[in-house]
Amino acid sequence: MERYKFLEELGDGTCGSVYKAVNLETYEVVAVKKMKRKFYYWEECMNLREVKALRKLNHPHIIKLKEIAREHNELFFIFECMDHNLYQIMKEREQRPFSEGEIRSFMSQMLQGLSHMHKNGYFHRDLKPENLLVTNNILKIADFGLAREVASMPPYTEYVSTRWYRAPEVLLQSSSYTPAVDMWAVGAILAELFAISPLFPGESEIDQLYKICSVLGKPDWTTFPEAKSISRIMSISHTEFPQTRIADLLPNASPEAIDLITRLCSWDPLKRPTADEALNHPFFNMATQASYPLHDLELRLNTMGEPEMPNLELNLWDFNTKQDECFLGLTLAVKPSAPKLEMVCNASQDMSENFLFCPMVNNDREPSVFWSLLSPDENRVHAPVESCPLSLSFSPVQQHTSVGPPPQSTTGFTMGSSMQPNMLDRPWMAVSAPFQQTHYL
Ligand SMILES: Nc1ncnc2c1ncn2[C@@H]1O[C@H](COP(=O)(O)OP(=O)(O)OP(=O)(O)O)[C@@H](O)[C@H]1O
Repeated sequence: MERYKFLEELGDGTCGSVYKAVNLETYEVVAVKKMKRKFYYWEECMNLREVKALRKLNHPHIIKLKEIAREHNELFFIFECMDHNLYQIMKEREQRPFSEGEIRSFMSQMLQGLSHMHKNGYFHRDLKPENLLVTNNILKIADFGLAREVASMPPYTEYVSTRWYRAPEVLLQSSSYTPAVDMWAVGAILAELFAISPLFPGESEIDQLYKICSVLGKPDWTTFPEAKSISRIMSISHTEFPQTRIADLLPNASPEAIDLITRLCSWDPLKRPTADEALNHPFFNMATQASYPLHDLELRLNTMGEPEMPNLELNLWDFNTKQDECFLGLTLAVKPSAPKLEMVCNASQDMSENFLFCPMVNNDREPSVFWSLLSPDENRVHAPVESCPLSLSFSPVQQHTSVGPPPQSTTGFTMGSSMQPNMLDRPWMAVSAPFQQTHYL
């Protein structure tokens, strides 16, 4: 570990303390999780759930474990370093709630990571905002300390996941449960992003069940044939609950969002959508149906740059996971001075592009330009397209002084190292995508 210089503590959890550190050979900044218990043998380390799961799971929305080191019977995990966790971001946003577009982006990323995890035979069991790490709006699932293999045999021993996100079957001590416990947590986190406060903030396990009943009503107890905590069932069965609907708790959420939360937070684990089903819920297609103010979009214009050499920040993300609708949306904010909405189509030999110029609708800010990119291979993207940061460099525009996209020859993309392999593998071209334009308008 002498290769690493520890800088500051990033977090202190049950199993380990996490520090920001720099690799003195490569100058790479990493997060080092120093486990609290001692490890006397390598076999013990390699058998840890966190290690087993993370070695198998390689996905842009799952935190990357770079290295494991054991020194003086102490175990260190070296992870890619992220800037914040979602809990910290929510705390900062108490006065300025997230837009539905921002929530959709976080949720879509979380569900993509979760879908990969579940398909690879793991479930997380401790999803909570603190375990969702975020850098530049890119979200990654972390803390696989409680991850379990789906194929592992029940009965599962009781485990201590964070109470507020704990599924009812776990609270009722069911001896077998499934990846649906993660989907419950997804529902609770989705609601929390709207309210900036937890949906079910139980103060004890029984209070947790009371809090759930006061929103969902009492369950059909036959849903939990394996529940061992009969005393909890009895206690709840004999209590009357004034009911508050989810829609009343989240007045700023769309009907689609409320519907998704309601499905995810179903008493019956079998009724909860899977991660893939959730990604196909209308909540994630709303961009095609509704008009949104531009502040809903993932636009960033760094005005710190020189006027003629603007710094641009670019966001790529997918809008749908259905193969035939999947494409990348590339949003680019520049500062043309178009006074009002105007569309310019620019076609070249191998590339056709639609550029859309939109003035900011709600304020006097400068208009922006949007590109839509689509995979050239028959409009199909085979691997899931992931959100990924790109860096973009722009040369000064020669012939476009007032409005219009910079000419091809003057635009240069620098794909960052975090670019996904599926994107690097093939060329990209911009094509007309009416779907996306509807979104922006
Ligand atoms: N790769 C990382 N980059 C930046 N911060 C991180 C990273 N990994 C963890 N952290 C920070 O450290 C905190 C604790 O990390 P982690 O959840 O892995 O520890 P833990 O001991 O397993 O926690 P828990 O008590 O939730 O089980 C996280 O909430 C996060 O704020």
